[in-house]
Amino acid sequence: MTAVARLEGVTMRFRDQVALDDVSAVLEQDTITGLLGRNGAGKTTLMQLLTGHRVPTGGRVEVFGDRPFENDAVLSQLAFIKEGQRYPDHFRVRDALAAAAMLFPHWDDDLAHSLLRDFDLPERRTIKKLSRGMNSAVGIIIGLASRAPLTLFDEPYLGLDAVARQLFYDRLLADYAEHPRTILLSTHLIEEIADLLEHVLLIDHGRIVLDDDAETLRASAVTVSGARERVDAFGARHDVLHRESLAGSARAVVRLTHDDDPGAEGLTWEATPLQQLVVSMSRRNAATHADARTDLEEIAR
Ligand SMILES: Nc1ncnc2c1ncn2[C@@H]1O[C@H](COP(=O)(O)OP(=O)(O)OP(=O)(O)O)[C@@H](O)[C@H]1O
Repeated sequence: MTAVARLEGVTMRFRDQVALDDVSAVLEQDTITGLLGRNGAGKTTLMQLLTGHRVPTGGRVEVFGDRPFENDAVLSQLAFIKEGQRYPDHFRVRDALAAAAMLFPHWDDDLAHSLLRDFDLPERRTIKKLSRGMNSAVGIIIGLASRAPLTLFDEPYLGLDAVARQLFYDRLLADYAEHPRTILLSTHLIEEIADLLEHVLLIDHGRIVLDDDAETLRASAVTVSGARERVDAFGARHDVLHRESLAGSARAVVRLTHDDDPGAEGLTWEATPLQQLVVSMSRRNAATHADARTDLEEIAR
């Protein structure tokens, strides 16, 4: 696999706020990666670094083998779609598409116009008169029709209804199948996009806590349930992300590290949906984070 983008020991500080803390990650060519994490985890900051909107406080960011900041050769290969994109006041939908056509070397005008029809967008209407969801649709159309070798969607669908979101996923997958490229997509609607993802990056408090391909995750994250002692015995040999018990029985979300079979140990088990896995990992990380903060406060006293 070829790396399209690489972060090595990247730290991003805003005064005393550490938004990214020693982050290392790679985006592989022609892969759809989900960038997941709670509010304030650092997702937008990571995308801003990849797209040259910011320079890291420490570490190295490389995109297409070079630093992205003020680097036209790199930036011409990127599309960064984010919520609340601003346009000049007089811009109509068609003006935004015309500007994008000039900006993106791989722009496909036919695709843009077929998406305009799909999303039912009036191309002569000024953008400031569009509804919030329609405004998001403009960004999505530009992101897809740009066919940029690296396309980043940062929570691109504020206000988009469920039908339009499904349209986005369907058109993204269809176009990606014909024109593979590297896509990084941040979202809180995890279950909706779970099947789209080939790779998952989960970020929490500025650190990567999960960096795995989606197939591996689907196979390794399971929820086991059964008699409490059996669940606990099984959990003692595994990475337990979350556990709850009721009377004599228990359930635990675990990562299987080897070829074992919870069924053979008298437990029932099912695959853990990605959203549940993300919630469990984020909760566990939050608890570790809180413990570390308490330790530091005690040292400071
Ligand atoms: N310009 C800035 N000045 C100060 N702090 C900032 C700045 N930009 C981001 N931060 C802080 O960095 C952290 C990460 O923010 P970021 O926007 O990257 O999170 P996010 O994961 O995109 O969140 P959300 O899902 O809510 O959009 C937050 O604590 C945020 O307050």
